[in-house]
Amino acid sequence: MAKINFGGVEEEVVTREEFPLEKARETLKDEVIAVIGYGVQGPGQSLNMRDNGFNVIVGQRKGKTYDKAVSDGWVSGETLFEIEEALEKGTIICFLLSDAAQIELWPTVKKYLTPGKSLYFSHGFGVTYKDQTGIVPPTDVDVFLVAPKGSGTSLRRLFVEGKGLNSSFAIYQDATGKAREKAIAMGIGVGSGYLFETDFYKEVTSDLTGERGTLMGAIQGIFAAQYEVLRANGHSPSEAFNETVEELTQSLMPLVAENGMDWMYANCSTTAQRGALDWWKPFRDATKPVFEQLYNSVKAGEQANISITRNSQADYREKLEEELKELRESEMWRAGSAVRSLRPERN
Ligand SMILES: NC(=O)C1=CN([C@@H]2O[C@H](COP(=O)(O)OP(=O)(O)OC[C@H]3O[C@@H](n4cnc5c(N)ncnc54)[C@H](O)[C@@H]3O)[C@@H](O)[C@H]2O)C=CC1
Ligand SMILES: CC(=O)[C@](C)(O)C(=O)O
Ligand SMILES: [Mg+2]
Ligand SMILES: [Mg+2]
Repeated sequence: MAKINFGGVEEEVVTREEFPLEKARETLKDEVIAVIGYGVQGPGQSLNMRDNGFNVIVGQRKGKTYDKAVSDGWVSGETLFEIEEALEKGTIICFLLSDAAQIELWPTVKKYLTPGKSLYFSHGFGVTYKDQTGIVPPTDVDVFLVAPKGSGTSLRRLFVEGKGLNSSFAIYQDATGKAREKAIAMGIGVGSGYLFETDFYKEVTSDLTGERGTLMGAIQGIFAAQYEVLRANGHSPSEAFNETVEELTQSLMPLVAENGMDWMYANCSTTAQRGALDWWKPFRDATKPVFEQLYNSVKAGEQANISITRNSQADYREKLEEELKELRESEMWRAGSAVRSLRPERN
């Protein structure tokens, strides 16, 4: 582990220098890594591991997604199987179904978790909320997680570009004495940048907070609020969208990603800097109670409950699609679609 100073706090993390790919390959050379589920994380993780030289197979039920796996180069009967067959062949079972679907498949997965095998997650959800999910792994298997901090789509894209998303890792159960080594090797294998250690509970509570908060929920809320105020005051959709979203994603966030917030500020006008420095604290103070409410709701298990209940309903896909459609068809995001179509590189 490398000791790194994160803003004055020292943390032990795993970097690719001290745990290189060759070591990860060596650690897992006798394992058959079975990626169960080919939704968003499934493709990203399995393709990265395959390209990194690991022994990977995919288990996916027949249908459109199975066909997608075929078009990604997985071969039926060789590296691509129905779920149960993959569960039987795999020694490291990567449980990458949606968290709600994991509940339904768990009794099947459990059957194939014979002593010495490993159970791998990318979320602390199933095990942490075991009272609701029923996911209680047998005691004679290793159980660990690697949670890439981002979409499986980006995990793959960044890998192809020679970059990497950071991931957390955690050990829930070490039956063989090798769980930790295996978890880290998997983290390197899926193409992580650096790896930081957590536990299942902390992973799930931070992740549920982040995605409901700044990463997805809060950002859409803030976009909508500003867009609505601009529109109500007579600004055109072009002006409102550019001033709310397009400038952020195209110009300013890449600068934040590159060198931090002060660097982004420093590349804006002194007028903008004056205003941003005056206004960020009122925005923090206004939203902090909402973040506290959110975190408490996560901690109380309410967010997990909602997720399980809603995503286990027979018509959840249609309901979800309706809500996504509402976003897509809002004026702001329709304006966004028009704005994107005018980007020079699209012509
Ligand atoms: N989506 C992402 O980028 C991220 C996901 N995660 C975690 O990774 C895990 C997998 O998530 P996603 O990739 O989003 O999953 P997903 O929602 O894309 O679903 C994955 C697969 O589940 C299959 N499936 C659904 N219901 C099924 C059932 N009843 N029986 C058999 N197969 C079924 C689908 O065919 C699909 O291939 C979850 O634990 C999630 O929290 C973690 C980080 C990011
Ligand atoms: C992409 C990711 O890490 C999320 C937002 O937590 C998720 O998709 O669950
Ligand atoms: Mg998540
Ligand atoms: Mg996440």
